[in-house]
Amino acid sequence: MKVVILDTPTDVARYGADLFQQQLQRNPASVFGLATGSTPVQLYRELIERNRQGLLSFREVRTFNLDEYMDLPATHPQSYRHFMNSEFFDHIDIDPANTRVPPGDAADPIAACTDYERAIADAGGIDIQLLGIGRNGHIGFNEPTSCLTSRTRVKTLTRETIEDNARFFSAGEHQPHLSVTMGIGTIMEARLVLLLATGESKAAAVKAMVEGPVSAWCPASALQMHPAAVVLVDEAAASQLSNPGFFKHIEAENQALLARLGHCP
Ligand SMILES: N[C@@H]1[C@@H](O)[C@H](O)[C@@H](COP(=O)(O)O)O[C@@H]1O
Repeated sequence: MKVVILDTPTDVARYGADLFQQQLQRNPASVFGLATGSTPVQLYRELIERNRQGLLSFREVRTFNLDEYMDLPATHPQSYRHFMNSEFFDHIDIDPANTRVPPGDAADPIAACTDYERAIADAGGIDIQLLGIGRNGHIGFNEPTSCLTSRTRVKTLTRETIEDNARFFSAGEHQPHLSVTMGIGTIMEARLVLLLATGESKAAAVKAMVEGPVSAWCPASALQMHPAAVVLVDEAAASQLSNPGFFKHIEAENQALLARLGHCP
């Protein structure tokens, strides 16, 4: 996996936006897998600004989101559909009909998971799958002990996740205990996986993902087996890596080679 250590979360967002922009230059009708959470927000804002400046367009793009809560209406402020609309889709030139989230509100979510997988395949697969990472190494809602070849399915949220989320729901309000998430096998089929991690709270998960054994105990470690996994971290999220200088040296050499060959950085 390619680990790029950058100074700040803003540098992480800009580097990630460059990868999306380069992909759109190769194929304006690209298919993107998108993520929620706080980490990707700065990247979305960078892409919104570049779209506003006319540097890129999402007019022909199709998107599939990584995960969604079950039993939350799409209009609920805590639903990932609401998050994506308010943080990204409402601010770019994408056709809302081309944006999909996992079927958390389906009458039969189990059957709808198969449809979701088929829709991704029918779109030709995912060009860039954007990920965040949980403090325990989860990706999407694939929590520790998730099968490393799993597909889109219904998953139970951990007690920690439910407790972490409680602050977003009022007393007595239904709080989801289940989710629908792309599986790790689904994620691994993307042509490029782009994982962002920033802040000290992710340092242990980043270390386990990059240096630890490939293990269901750290679902993100599966990315060690992906041929095109790019991990963008700031100094804080990289702070527990054994040899950060090694990754910085590789990135400098890589950038110099691309510049010499006249390729996209
Ligand atoms: N289901 C989401 C994940 O997709 C996300 O990556 C993770 C980290 O979120 P944050 O980036 O806010 O730390 O939170 C949730 O569990």
